[in-house]
Amino acid sequence: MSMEDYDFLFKIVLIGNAGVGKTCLVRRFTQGLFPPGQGATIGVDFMIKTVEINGEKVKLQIWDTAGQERFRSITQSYYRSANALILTYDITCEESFRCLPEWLREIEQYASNKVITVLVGNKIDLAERREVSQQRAEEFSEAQDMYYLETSAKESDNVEKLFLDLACRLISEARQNTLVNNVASPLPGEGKSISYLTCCNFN
Ligand SMILES: Nc1nc2c(ncn2[C@@H]2O[C@H](COP(=O)(O)OP(=O)(O)OP(=O)(O)O)[C@@H](O)[C@H]2O)c(=O)[nH]1
Repeated sequence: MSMEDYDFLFKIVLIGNAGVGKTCLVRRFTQGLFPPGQGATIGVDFMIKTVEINGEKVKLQIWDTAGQERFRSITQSYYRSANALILTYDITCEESFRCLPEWLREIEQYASNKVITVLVGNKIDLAERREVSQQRAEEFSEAQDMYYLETSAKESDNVEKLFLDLACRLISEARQNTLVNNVASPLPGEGKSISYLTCCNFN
């Protein structure tokens, strides 16, 4: 695929506490696998995946940031040009949920005010260890005007839905011309193309 061979290019950045499963979500979506013994992300990593939505090629540049505090100054610099942020916590880890207001302050400070933020509660395959109820998370996301979705990178639950619904949402925002106008230039490393025909199903 040549560099121009897409209709939309969006930059999506995953943020959230260390160990909540950001890398696993990205790997599941871009490579279809759940990596065993995933080490902590150092700084920032990225992958590209091109998807087809209603006949249009959408290139998603997905940036996976380190959750550890010591990388915060590096990861913050990636917020500004993000079209969307996936703020992730772990439903089995109360602490990762309690840190969300802190992450929202980071977003307010460093991201564009046009950014679309999705709240993701990951690891729903560990239902017996759940510490944060769905209702509590929904109330929080509603109050903050964010979409909310629960996922399992391990079982592949809602992972495609997360990225594809987000892509649909970004297309519709782009059409209304309300997007940040500084999507990063294309980078090598295409993922596989997949088709997705239904759209925008967050609610
Ligand atoms: N059961 C279960 N475990 C998961 C899931 N997603 C991630 N994990 C596990 O959680 C641990 C952390 O996953 P990572 O993807 O490395 O977490 P991260 O948020 O990228 O962590 P940092 O890179 O340190 O910010 C790993 O042991 C994963 O195997 C999931 O959906 N279910």
